[in-house]
Amino acid sequence: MQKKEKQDLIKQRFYYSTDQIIEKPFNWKQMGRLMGYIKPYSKNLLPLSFLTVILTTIVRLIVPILIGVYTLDKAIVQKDLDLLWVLVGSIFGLYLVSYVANTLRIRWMNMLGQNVIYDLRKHLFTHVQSLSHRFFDSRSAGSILVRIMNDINSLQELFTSGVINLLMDFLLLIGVIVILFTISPPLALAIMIILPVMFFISTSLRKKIRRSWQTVRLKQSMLNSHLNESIQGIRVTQAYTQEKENIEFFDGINTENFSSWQDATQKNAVFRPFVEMTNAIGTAILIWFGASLIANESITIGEFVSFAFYLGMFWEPISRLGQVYNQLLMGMASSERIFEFLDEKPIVSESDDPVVLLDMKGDIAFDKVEFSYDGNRKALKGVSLQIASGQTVALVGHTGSGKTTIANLISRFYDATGGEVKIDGYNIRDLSIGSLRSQISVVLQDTFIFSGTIMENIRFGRPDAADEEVIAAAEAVGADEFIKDLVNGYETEVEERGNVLSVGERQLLSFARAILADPKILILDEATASIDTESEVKIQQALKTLLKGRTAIMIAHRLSTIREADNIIVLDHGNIMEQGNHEELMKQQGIYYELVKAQFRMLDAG
Ligand SMILES: Nc1ncnc2c1ncn2[C@@H]1O[C@H](COP(=O)(O)OP(=O)(O)OP(=O)(O)O)[C@@H](O)[C@H]1O
Repeated sequence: MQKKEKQDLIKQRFYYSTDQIIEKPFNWKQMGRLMGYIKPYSKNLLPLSFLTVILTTIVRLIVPILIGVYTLDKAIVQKDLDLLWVLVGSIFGLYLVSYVANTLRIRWMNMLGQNVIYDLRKHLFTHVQSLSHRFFDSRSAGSILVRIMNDINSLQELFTSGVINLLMDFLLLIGVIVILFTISPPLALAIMIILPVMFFISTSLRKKIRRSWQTVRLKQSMLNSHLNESIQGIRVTQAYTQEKENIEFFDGINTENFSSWQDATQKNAVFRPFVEMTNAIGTAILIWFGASLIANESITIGEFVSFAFYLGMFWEPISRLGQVYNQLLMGMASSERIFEFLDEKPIVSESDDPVVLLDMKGDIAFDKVEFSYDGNRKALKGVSLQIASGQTVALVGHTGSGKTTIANLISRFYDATGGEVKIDGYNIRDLSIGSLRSQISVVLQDTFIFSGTIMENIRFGRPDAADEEVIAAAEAVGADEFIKDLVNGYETEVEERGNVLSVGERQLLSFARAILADPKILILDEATASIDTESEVKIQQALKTLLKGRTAIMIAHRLSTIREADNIIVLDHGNIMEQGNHEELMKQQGIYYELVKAQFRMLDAG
């Protein structure tokens, strides 16, 4: 295979969707909303920063006049030593004020920016936590991470320097222009000839530079995505000996990243000399035209010197304004993405006057419940069922028949699209979500382990539980044995994806977590699927303890684990087909009977 074809094939395999839109046109409404985050600081940091900005600008505008017009023309030419000393003292004093104001300006501006970023990130994270499952169904963890980190970071510069520098540059520019025209209108007009050149630099060249930096960002985010996936999937990569392809692809984006950096830095390098060149042209005009003005006594030497100082200050804000403009456009794109998340409403929302069920009994009823994830395909088609408090009910059926969906509706991770789900006789929508979920525990097949110790992981659902209670919970489900064998026992550090624990051990840990939380309703979704037959005896024992005194819903493909259930509900394509206990369903010789027979045949063949 040709090298290029191979590269194309590899590229097709690794596809990363990145947020391609990096800049957006300026939008006042969005800017206003963004500025709303500055509001809490409008009584302290904001006015203080403004004050220092105004102070430093005023000092910068006064000093050249003192040096040129007063020191040169008055004190030196007229040999007025007293005035000279006053001037030296004043200039020194002004510089001192400027030094202090500048130090404070940088400190306060940074504090303001950091505070705004802190608030924005906190707001976004808090909001994302409240969003419903549907939001997470349609987005990768990576893309959410990018918004909370990268997009907010890209606003950081805008807030820490951009917005306030904008004011400073604006003030400076207006001040300088007014002074230049006051000192000598013809000289000021002559200098303004360079403005179009300057304008060209700040728009066209800056645009090119901005585009190159955007490419750099894009390449970097691809590199990040690939790195993330490579490390997470390293075991599969090695198992399928795909390391070479992986390295080749990495090499490809790494090279692209390198070239984009090179391109951006080269373009950036052109910018400065360009500014300096226009500066030089400006100075040439100043000397040539200024000298003739001095000769015909239109201006004094002091005025000429002051003019030269102000001219130096003229280019600086112009070139920086272009930079702030770039920051603004990038900030628009980032803030649009941030606001898109913030505007996302939790689909499952608290009722206006929620009923707080403090002591739930655990009666569950479904009345002609319909549900669709995508508004199109129905996952449940009019399901009606009753589960009495303390009963153990098993949900059985082929893959995709709707078992997990029933569990999702009981926890109110989604709302039914038709019919009613009731807990203890209340419509689930009228209950406070907090009181509902705090009395339901869900144990999944893939137990999520948070980074921390085993002790902390078991304690997750009840952070105030004492160590003894945690240990008692672990003992009750038979997890104690393996935990004690670990190097640091209950204090062993574990991490998601870190493989300190086997799948079965993780499962036992999640049982301990559930029993400690002491829920009224327990949902076990394929919780025993990854446990070997030998451990299953132990797990059955653990389950007995776990299920005592609670309403339990067990979802299991392995039918041996649910024989003892009070009621077995057989689902197919979102409909209830059969229900009854094991003996009753076996007698019926329907779907359940066929499923049991099929599993026996598999076991025999195995
Ligand atoms: N988040 C989702 N978004 C869209 N469709 C979904 C989602 N989750 C499940 N579905 C669809 O809803 C239907 C029922 O899924 P459900 O997870 O309830 O099945 P299940 O019986 O639990 O299957 P399994 O035994 O494989 O876990 C399936 O057709 C599935 O493709």
